Amino acid sequence: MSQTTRLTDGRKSFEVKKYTFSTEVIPRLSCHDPECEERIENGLPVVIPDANLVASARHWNLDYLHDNIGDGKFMTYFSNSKKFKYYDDKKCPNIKSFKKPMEQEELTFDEFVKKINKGKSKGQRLYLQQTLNETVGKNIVSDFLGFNWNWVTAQQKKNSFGPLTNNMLLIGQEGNITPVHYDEQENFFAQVYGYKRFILFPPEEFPNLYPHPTYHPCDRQSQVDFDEPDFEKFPKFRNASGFETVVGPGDVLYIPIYWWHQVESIPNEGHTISVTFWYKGRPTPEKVTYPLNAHQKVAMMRNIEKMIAQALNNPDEVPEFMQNMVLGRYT
Ligand SMILES: CC1(C)c2ccccc2-c2ccc(C[C@@H](CC(=O)O)C(=O)C(=O)O)cc21
Ligand SMILES: [Zn+2]
Repeated sequence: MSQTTRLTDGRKSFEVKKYTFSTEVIPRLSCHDPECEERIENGLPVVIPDANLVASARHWNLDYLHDNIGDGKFMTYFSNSKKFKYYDDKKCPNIKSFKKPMEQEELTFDEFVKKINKGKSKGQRLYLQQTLNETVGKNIVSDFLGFNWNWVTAQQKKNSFGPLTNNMLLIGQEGNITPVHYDEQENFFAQVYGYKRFILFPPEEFPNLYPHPTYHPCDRQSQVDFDEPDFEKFPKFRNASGFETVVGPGDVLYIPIYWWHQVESIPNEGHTISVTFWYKGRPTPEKVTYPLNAHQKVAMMRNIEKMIAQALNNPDEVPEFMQNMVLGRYT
């Protein structure tokens, strides 16, 4: 195995793969600690071990979910590698050469569990990712209603987050990796079962992480393969430096909007069950204050890229247009 490093979730310690970039540990603070509130207020990541956000789901495991989740369908992703690189179906026509990095299919929970066991033999990996909705069984509904809505809703109000958009149930196999990307929503990520390694980078690291163009199916994802970085194409990746942690059962990780994150279900630690709490970002302030912060600049770059692609009305013309505008003039 390539070089490894040790990480702890505060209770257990884990041998994990060492990447080329440096990281600091994400602070683990009690929800009663003023510094914890401050970090959320300031849009900084923090691991909260005692929010009890999903304590009512502490008994969830594959068997319990299998027996109680009902006979609805669950979106499941299939990958022939450990990576589950997200892509937006609607943007596939923009990049003719784009090959889908994974397949998707709606399965009943029973089919999902059966395929997990069979998938192991065929070397195929599965990742169940489904918005929790009213089709689930009554026991799951009561566990869901038992989430610590007082705490998370107080956080939403205190920090002027927008509305809750959805809660997603995630069930991944050990070793599954969601490659580094950012989301345009605030996220309280609740770990229910098993252990996940999170590597985070602040929005300031945008220049070092080379995201795909906004019209690319893998918009918001980095082009850099952490396992084999191409330093010729992405030289600034050498400067990347982030934060990391391991979350275990009961932990909540606050992932601030626009923060990059790579998520790994720790190898040989069994499957993982997580629930996400995504909120729209804070409303844009009436009065803009300067200097603009990093995520405002990311939002600006996204708008400019979208406008140019729309104005040219042809994604193939965007690279040349951008290069003509910048190379030799702003470099
Ligand atoms: C990889 C997968 C299943 C997927 C496939 C196709 C479309 C979307 C997604 C998607 C979205 C979010 C997650 C959860 C998490 C990463 C993790 O926990 O693995 C994360 O990134 C977050 O909570 O923001 C995982 C996925
Ligand atoms: Zn994400």
